[in-house]
Amino acid sequence: MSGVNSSLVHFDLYKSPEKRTRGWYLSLMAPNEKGPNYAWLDPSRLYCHPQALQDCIEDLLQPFTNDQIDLVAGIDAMGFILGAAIASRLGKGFLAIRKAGHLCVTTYSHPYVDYSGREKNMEIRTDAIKPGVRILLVDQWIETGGTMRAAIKLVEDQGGVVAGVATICIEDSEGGKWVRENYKSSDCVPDDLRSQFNGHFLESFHDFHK
Ligand SMILES: O=P(O)(O)OC[C@H]1O[C@H](OP(=O)(O)OP(=O)(O)O)[C@H](O)[C@@H]1O
Ligand SMILES: Nc1ncnc2[nH]cnc12
Repeated sequence: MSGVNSSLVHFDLYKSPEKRTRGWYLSLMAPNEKGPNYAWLDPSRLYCHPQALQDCIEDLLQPFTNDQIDLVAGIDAMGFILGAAIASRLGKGFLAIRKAGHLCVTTYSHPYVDYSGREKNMEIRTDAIKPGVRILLVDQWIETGGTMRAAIKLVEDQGGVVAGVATICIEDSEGGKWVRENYKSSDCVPDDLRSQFNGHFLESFHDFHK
């Protein structure tokens, strides 16, 4: 397979490779088969693999090993999965940052535009963040960065301190770079695969359905 370290190509949800190099589990992700109204791939398939989920969480947390984190916040909807898993792994609480219209309590909200180009609203309960609380913000992905930027705004406007940002991939978009430059961050993408992620096509897709 061209351009891919073959040790990274692994599609089987019921086996682990002998050698688990950083990001090995990224080839478990399924390509988009439904077109441009959907995100360009489906990271959630990797959560089905027990070792992949563990390794992904450890990779995301590695840069924060010595950092104080008081609370983990995850972004609706897929950010809840990694966020809650990370909160549990750290022994911390979990705060849900929700797409507007679901929380039946007093909320603070902020508008944003994501990769779909549609205007959306995100909201947060107002009774969870004490000023100065250090929050690790977790989501599944940063593409344009519109979603993460709105979440950061919500947390900071409530007096929280963003201790870090963790997502499977932070693309090298303007918004992704803004997050990297302004906050401590982590993702799971090894350097040699980064251009494939930025180009929205993984070499592993060629063999995904074989
Ligand atoms: O960087 P951006 O361009 O803002 O896009 C990133 C967001 O888009 C995806 O969520 P999405 O709302 O598609 O779906 P979900 O409800 O399944 O998490 C992803 O999980 C991020 O939350
Ligand atoms: N979950 C996701 N996977 C891939 N690309 C994305 N862009 C925004 N969300 C995404």
